[in-house]
Amino acid sequence: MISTLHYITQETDKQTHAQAAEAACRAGADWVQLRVKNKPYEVWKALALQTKSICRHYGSTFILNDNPALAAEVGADGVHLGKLEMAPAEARKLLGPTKIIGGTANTFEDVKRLLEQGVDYVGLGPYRFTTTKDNLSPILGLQGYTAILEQCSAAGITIPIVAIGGITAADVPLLLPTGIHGIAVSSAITLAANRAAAISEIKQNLQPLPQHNL
Ligand SMILES: Cc1ncc(COP(=O)(O)OP(=O)(O)O)c(N)n1
Ligand SMILES: Cc1nc(C(=O)O)sc1CCOP(=O)(O)O
Ligand SMILES: [Mg+2]
Repeated sequence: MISTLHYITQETDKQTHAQAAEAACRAGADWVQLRVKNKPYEVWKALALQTKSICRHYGSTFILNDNPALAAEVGADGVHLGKLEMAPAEARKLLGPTKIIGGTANTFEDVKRLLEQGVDYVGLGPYRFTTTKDNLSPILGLQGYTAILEQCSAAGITIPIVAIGGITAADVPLLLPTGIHGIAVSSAITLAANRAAAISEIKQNLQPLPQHNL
């Protein structure tokens, strides 16, 4: 089951990736993606092992960004792959059928390609400008999500799509009606004064709208 809220770790001057993961799990995150950049392999591996044990303690899913071989080595629940990383079909051979594989999309063509490659979910972004990631793809905005999700619906594509990029709780009521499965968030949780309140507000806004009998 793919969570509707993916927490993406972020290092700050106050906390490591693993500490950020622990704080997010304690605050209610049931899915953590460890997103480490520009660290030596041994540091990356140590953070992955720490984050895995934190996720196991809280019963959260542990996804490693970028590195399928390290995901296999540390026993992560899955891996998230962008266009610059190993192709998902290749990662599937390495990780086997039960591990979760996610892929990044910016267009409908990306979504179709990822589907053919056997991913379990798609991260579609960016929604808006964010400083969390360098070299952003073109910003999609609400119009972009609406158009791409409409194309998916017309093509019978039902793979879970999570929106990503500068997303806050206030964006969720606008994004949900486009047909997204959920959202992936880093700053709005990592930098929140109260992470539990931030996660609770996001989860509340992710509840499906009540059906009205007309
Ligand atoms: C859920 C989710 N969606 C998209 C991304 C971005 O992955 P990628 O394009 O490989 O960029 P980096 O995160 O590696 O900088 C993601 N990590 N998670
Ligand atoms: C990791 C990532 N990928 C993106 C994409 O568009 O593919 S945007 C992004 C950053 C998400 O962090 P924040 O919630 O702080 O903006
Ligand atoms: Mg990547």
